[in-house]
Amino acid sequence: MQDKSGPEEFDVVIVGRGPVGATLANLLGLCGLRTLVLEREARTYHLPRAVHFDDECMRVFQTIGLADAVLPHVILSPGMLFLDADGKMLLDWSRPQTLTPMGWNLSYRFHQPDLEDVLIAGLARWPHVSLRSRCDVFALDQDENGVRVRYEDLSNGQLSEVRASYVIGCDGARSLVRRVIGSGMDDLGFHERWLVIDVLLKRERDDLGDYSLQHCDPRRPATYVRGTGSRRRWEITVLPDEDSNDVAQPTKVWELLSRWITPDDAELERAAVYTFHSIIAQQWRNGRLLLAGDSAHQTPPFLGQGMCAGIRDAANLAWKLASVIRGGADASLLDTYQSERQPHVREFIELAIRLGGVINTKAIEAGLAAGQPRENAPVKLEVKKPLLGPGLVLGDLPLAGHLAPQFTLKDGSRSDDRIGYSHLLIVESATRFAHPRAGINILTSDDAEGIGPWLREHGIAAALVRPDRYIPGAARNDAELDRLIATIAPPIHVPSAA
Ligand SMILES: O=C(O)/C=C/c1cccc(O)c1
Repeated sequence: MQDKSGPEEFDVVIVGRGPVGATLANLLGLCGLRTLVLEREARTYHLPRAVHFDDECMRVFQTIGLADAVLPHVILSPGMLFLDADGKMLLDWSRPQTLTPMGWNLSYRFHQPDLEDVLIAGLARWPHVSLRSRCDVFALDQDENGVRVRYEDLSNGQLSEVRASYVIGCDGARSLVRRVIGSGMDDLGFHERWLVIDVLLKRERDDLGDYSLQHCDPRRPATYVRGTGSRRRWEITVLPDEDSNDVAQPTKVWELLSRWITPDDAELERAAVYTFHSIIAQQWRNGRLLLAGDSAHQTPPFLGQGMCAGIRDAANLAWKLASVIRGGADASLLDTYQSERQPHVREFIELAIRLGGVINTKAIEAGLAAGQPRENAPVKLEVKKPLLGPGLVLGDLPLAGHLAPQFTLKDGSRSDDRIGYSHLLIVESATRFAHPRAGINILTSDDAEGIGPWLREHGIAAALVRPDRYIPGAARNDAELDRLIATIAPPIHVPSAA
């Protein structure tokens, strides 16, 4: 709608209301930014897509006050096993069933429409955040003051425009925003067709198990993932001479599934061929336009990290947008978004490609280089989270680019809930390290029993934690602490959503 006073104005327009766009909108809502989400589709896409997220994502959902609403829709994942064509275990990627330092479990399975519904319902808490569905953005024109966003309301064909200080493209693999930015793509070399089959069990099949399975059979590599409720997924390689339409026909699908399941046990919910890509946009920002999620990067699914990367983008970007739009930080702060996130996501994609090599078995030796195979024993796989790339991180300081742990405070609450989406200084004692640049939340060893031991374990006197829970660096002395504090002008203060 446009009245005589000109187009409506927003701090941020988000194009796309998938899990990344909706998470970003919740974070911006928390930061108090006037945010409009424009989504082409009428409602949540009802079929499964992403099925796995990790502890770091759950921590972001905690930050936006939605972890309790998400929890009923997830199951814990015990991990993934890689089996050769004879069923012998090659790689064991079990996940501990205890809480990680993030304060959550390492690995969750979910049904994407359930998560999207929770995230979208969460937007109603922010009066300054609006969602407009069936609105198809067709033009973005930026000038020095903002971006003119034009869109068509597909329900009635009306054309509208709004203005925004920034536009974020969470608009997926075929992103319009990426096209307007004019970004090329870095190709990491993996492009394979896989048939993705989702079934709904008609009766219990406990024998299928809770582990995800990678069937490393060179004749026809396949993945099995246990979903929530009665949902089960298989992903099966499409052979070079096969036609994508033919392999997705029910008769062929049941033939391919026959070694695991038959129509007596389950009904097909969806079978479609997807080409899994490994690509990263070269340019994530052009002035007031930025990319997040699949518009910026796409990964083969073997690590279950595709959506996680997008949620990390949102957590990295939202506080920087708030700092620039509300806190008076220079817009160049937004350049640290790509420089920090791109190497991080690249490392995950490269590992996913190496695992794809294991699944294809052709490159099994290379894949097993992830660990030392012992005679007749599976290799234990442990996936370490990459570090943030260069940006605000002071690489010469301890813990730079690592995630900070979440502490249980002496009153039983959790540190993220106390701190909100804000900067935090963790110190042994507030008196020694109370910093003249006041306004930063401080936690000391008086607040949580874990803090003193954690500082001593890392040989540090203080650690700075950003709103996205990453540590730009830790300090061994006052001079290092001064350097750290200087990186965060102005600190952002966003209370807890919990
Ligand atoms: O880690 C898990 O439990 C599942 C990961 C996953 C999900 C979807 C497709 C895959 O190849 C792996």
